[in-house]
Amino acid sequence: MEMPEMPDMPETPGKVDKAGKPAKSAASGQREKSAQPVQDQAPAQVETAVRPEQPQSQSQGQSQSADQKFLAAVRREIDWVDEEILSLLNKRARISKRVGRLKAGSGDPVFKPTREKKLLDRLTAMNPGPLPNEHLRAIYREIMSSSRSLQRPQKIVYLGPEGTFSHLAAMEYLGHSVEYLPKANFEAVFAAVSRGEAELGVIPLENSLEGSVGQSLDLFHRHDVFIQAELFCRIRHALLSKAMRMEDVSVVYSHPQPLAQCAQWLHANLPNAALIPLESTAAAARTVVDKPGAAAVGQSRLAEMHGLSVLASGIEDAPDNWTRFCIIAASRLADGQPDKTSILFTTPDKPGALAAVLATLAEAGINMSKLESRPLKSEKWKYVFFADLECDLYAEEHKKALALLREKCHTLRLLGSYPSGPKLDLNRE
Ligand SMILES: C=C(O[C@@H]1C=C(C(=O)O)C=C[C@H]1O)C(=O)O
Repeated sequence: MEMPEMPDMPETPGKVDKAGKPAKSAASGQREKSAQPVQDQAPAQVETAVRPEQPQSQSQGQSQSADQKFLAAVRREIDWVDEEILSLLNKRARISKRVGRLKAGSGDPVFKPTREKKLLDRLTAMNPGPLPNEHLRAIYREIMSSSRSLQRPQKIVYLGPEGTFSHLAAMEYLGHSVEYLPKANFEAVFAAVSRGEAELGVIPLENSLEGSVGQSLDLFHRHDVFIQAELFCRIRHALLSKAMRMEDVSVVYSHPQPLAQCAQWLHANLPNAALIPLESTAAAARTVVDKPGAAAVGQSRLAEMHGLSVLASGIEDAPDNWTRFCIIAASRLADGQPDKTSILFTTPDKPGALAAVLATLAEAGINMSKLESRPLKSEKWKYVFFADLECDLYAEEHKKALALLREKCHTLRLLGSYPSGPKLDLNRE
């Protein structure tokens, strides 16, 4: 077994001056051998460079060339900053690989969503701007994506084909440096994760307008997988087609959920079009590629992927339309301080059985943010409950409550604790 290396001492936070530049360049001393520096030293007057005043007597040509010189100086400044960033990114990557070797030695998983959330919260809290926090988070999601895959190549499964909301949500949250594998249905996503074919899977759990995705909840009952993270995505729909005008559209394809979410708009704008359900929005986009009189309802990025035009966008009937996705894995997250736990339970068949479970939670001061009953497929008119609790039910402080819950429930399965998820907008270009 490889001995874990200790982190280098110099890889500690460097001092920065008021302008945010390293007091003693952290980057210049540690440049990657392959990187060709544009300049070794910061250009004079970096960031504080002031545009020179143009004397009244200068001709237009002269002032243009002064502008050009100034622009060139500002660009040199950007080049220098990029070199610093490159060097620091590589420094971070080296440290992360070291973390990866330590994890491999201890069998620790690579993905640590509580650590990632803490890191993003810490950086956004100390961000002086003008970089907006939303940009900072997006940049860091990609940095962490690269970091995870440097530690160990990661496979993520989702309901395909490419371009489904699950795929876009996964890329938004887990970044572009991991490998994504499409699966034909939710069952295959769960199976790939529980068999260890993929490290993580992404599945939709519920929509703010249409409610729970029953199939996803049911699959938790049949597969031994755990929720490690969640995310909320704003869902907007567009009408995509090879046709250039709405008048030429006589049939609309999509998944039943988007067709339902856009029903009023479709009725008002395409009253005579036939609405045809397909297995996904991405499959609908693929279908209309060689059907000039057809359109698909889906995310506008599907237009670029399939060479379609966007005939209309924002066509969902209620604009505040969100879907909650979760990241599933074969083991539970045992790290940090997750703030939510999902459970599946059945109750004994007697009066007050469900009330006793709820009372146990209430007495332990645990807030329940969701409770849903699903038919227990093995026995008709029997139900299994899916609940979200706002606590880490595995924590020592809830040991007594957990023991009591086990007593009150007929069966109880903990589906994992995880950090409460971010709200992401899939429509960022
Ligand atoms: C670096 C680590 O591994 C992963 C990558 C992270 C990062 O790049 O900051 C953070 C958490 C993990 O998902 C870690 O566990 O600290």
